[in-house]
Amino acid sequence: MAPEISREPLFNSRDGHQLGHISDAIDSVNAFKTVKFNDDSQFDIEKDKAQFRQYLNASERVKSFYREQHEKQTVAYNLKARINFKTKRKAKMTVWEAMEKLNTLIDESDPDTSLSQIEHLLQTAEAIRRDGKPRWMQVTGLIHDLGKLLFFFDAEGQWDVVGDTFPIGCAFDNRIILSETFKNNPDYNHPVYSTEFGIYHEGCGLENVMLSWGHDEYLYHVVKHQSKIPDEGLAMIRYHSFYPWHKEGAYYKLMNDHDREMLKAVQAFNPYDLYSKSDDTPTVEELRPYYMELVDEFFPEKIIDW
Ligand SMILES: O[C@H]1[C@H](O)[C@@H](O)[C@H](O)[C@@H](O)[C@H]1O
Ligand SMILES: [Fe+2]
Ligand SMILES: [Fe+2]
Repeated sequence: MAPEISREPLFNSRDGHQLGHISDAIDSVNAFKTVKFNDDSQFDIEKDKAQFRQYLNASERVKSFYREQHEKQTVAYNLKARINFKTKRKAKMTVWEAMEKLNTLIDESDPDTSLSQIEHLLQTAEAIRRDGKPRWMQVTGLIHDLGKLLFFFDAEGQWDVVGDTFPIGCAFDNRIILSETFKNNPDYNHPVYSTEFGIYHEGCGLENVMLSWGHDEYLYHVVKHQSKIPDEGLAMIRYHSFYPWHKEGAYYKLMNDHDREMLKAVQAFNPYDLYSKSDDTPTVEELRPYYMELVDEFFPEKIIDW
């Protein structure tokens, strides 16, 4: 059984575009699948939503990924990664070149797709576009995982690139997937980092919280000053892997008013990212012209500093 989805009031983005209910987004992704599979065999039914993100019976590859990530994401590592990011130039290339470069990465944390990254990006963007959502949201869908490029720069493995994110410097919430694997994290028993607010305080705002280092945070910093993507899109990028927050309702006490607004945007984005994974494999060459133009609209500089 799929979880109940709350019907929150309609949400308008800053430029007045309606993002709609989360449940509308899910319905629309599913409606498409039903039509698509209509003349296929009766066995080819859409993948049930409840079958996504099943970590307890995930493969050993996925489980050992999280074991390693939960042991190694510490305050000390986070600070080091942020300093590294600020002080090192990595590459200069266009968004499309970045998508092609990323294509060889197989994400070890993901139990739900075996498609390439470029295909996942196009599936996400296409689901958003099919739903008549604004162009800034389409471009956000297209690039949201491009931060995985980190893997080719100075990552220590996949554990500091992919997977869900969570705050560092305060107690690990048990709504984080496979949370029992935090026991081996050096911060787990730290006198400050193991407390509810840790190095933060109630209502401090998520922008002051160090989320585990990975593709979300990295891409957010890359596109913040180099694109015309609005705040809602930037939040979708920065927090899309923060499932304990946007899906499970953890860490709400750290939010400020701005975060409460952004939460709606992130939740509106999530179904397109997650459930489009069972859509048809997109044909990259056919879609390329449309998305190249879209990228140009939001990245006037064309060549991006990564
Ligand atoms: O395995 C996935 C994948 O790495 C996604 O890109 C990330 O956003 C998700 O949070 C994670 O669960
Ligand atoms: Fe992601
Ligand atoms: Fe994604």
